[in-house]
Amino acid sequence: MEQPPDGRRPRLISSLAQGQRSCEVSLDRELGLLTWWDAQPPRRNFSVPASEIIAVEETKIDEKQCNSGKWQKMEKPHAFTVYYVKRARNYCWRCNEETFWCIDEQLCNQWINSLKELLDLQTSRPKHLLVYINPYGGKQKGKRIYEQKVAPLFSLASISTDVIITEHANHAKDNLFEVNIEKYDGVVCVGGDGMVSEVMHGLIGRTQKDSGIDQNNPKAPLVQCNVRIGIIPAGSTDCICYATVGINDPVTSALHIIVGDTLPLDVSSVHHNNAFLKYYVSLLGYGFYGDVLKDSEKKRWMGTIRYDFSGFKTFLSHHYYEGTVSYLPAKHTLGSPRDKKYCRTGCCICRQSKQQLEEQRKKYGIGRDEGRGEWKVIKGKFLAINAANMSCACPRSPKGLSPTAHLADGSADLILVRKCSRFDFLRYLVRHTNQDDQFDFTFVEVYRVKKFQFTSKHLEDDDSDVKDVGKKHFGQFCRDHPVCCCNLTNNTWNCDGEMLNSSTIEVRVHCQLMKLFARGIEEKSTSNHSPIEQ
Ligand SMILES: Nc1ncnc2c1ncn2[C@@H]1O[C@H](COP(=O)(O)OP(=O)(O)OP(=O)(O)O)[C@@H](O)[C@H]1O
Ligand SMILES: CCCCCCCCCCCCC/C=C/[C@@H](O)[C@H](CO)NC(=O)CCCCC
Ligand SMILES: [Ca+2]
Repeated sequence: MEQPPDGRRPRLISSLAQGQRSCEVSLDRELGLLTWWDAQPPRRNFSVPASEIIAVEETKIDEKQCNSGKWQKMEKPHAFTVYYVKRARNYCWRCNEETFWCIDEQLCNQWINSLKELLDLQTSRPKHLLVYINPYGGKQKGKRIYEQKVAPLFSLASISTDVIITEHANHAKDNLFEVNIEKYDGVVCVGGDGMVSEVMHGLIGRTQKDSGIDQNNPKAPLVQCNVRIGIIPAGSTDCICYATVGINDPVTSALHIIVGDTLPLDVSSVHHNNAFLKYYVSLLGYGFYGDVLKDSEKKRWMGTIRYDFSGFKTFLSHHYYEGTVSYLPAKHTLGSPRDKKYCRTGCCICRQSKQQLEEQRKKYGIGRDEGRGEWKVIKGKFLAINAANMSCACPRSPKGLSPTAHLADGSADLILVRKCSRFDFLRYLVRHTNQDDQFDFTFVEVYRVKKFQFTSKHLEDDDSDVKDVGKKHFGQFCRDHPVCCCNLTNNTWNCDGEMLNSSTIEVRVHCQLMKLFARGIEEKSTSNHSPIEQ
């Protein structure tokens, strides 16, 4: 054992073997770094931080392994295996393993114990999880995905679980109001965005109820929910997972849960006439995305291609909607929707924006801080009104609806697509799938906002409450529209893939209201193949 002169914890260094190859292995307990390198050329050098070690286990060596090469002449070797995160392509993580052999049993135990001690220091890792599986989400493979890909990893990492297979919609949400949540270090949902939404409503709703906060009050200061949510993607879009991890891969998500990653996330609330409707974290869409959802819900039997079918049908229908959008610009954030500052792991725009909001809160007081600023009003005919709380990247659109939207900056990107020709709308949609700028059109506008409202033209005259809010902020508006030819039957918002049937709504972004077991999308340079070969 190497004893550092300055009183730091000693470094464990041993000559071990990896099968037939001799290697040097070092554990720097101060830095929390496991390193090994070949004793002979080519002397490759690998290192894994303790934060990315999944487990360490004693390994039984069978006769066949033992009777080969140099081990033949020696006493029965002892071995331990280290399981750790290996980064593959496209933000994908895998569980890799490396087995180290030694002739001395005591030395082998010393290594196992030292590594286990280091793992015990990883305090943000969950030990006990509550898991909800939607057996009908996506391609209906949730149960199989969990059993075959996730449960073995949780067991390897000594995570215990209580698993509930949902029996109906809202099962998970309702259950979260009843369970003893203190027992768990997090809640995992296996399914798509709809399942994430259910679990989020259960956890946020429960937190507000326990804190005596009335969710129906659109101005209520909501209490942050500290129970982390893990998402095992098994849905049709899996946008929330894809936009927070970089990929919709169950093993990658399971590993982020195991290592105890934490990602705060903005949540927006949707109200109508002082009644709470829903929360959302990815997309709130009216017009095109609302209509796609409404049509696709009738075609769930088609599976995941229902969205392609309904997308095509809705595109052909080319409906537009007339109304008034009013919004409060997000002045607290340093970013803007058309800069190239992408939200990445440890994002400084999210950190600074949150700080700004806290300072405003201290200066003006809770409740008085958020409504400050000048409301803007836009009237028009829109093919789509999209409010993206995050990029909304997903396999269908790898950069998303708003590529530089931030996950935790207390703002959403409000995208207005005005009435245009079918051809132009198609050009706009196609840009969601390639590298071209989808905001570079005369009929597309995008604003980073803290709050917004939408009033459908047909309801402005009748809907007194929202009209009053509007009058208070902007004076009388929208009395003189021309003859409207918009679609009267559809008034559906797509709220994280769930239908909301109220065209007139008020929306407010709550900065970092909830937390995920994720770390955001890593910068490309760090997403190389680990263990890091030096
Ligand atoms: N056992 C169940 N039976 C019927 N519906 C369920 C059940 N469990 C959950 N649900 C509901 O199914 C809906 C859709 O599920 P989910 O989001 O998992 O899949 P998806 O819609 O295919 O994927 P995505 O949301 O990613 O497009 C959710 O709104 C959820 O409330
Ligand atoms: C000819 C090429 C045209 C290509 C157009 C592709 C545009 C794809 C953009 C996809 C954006 C998804 C935004 C995320 C929304 C989720 O909250 C929601 C729930 O899972 N999914 C959908 O509504 C599913 C929405 C699916 C829409 C098709
Ligand atoms: Ca945001």
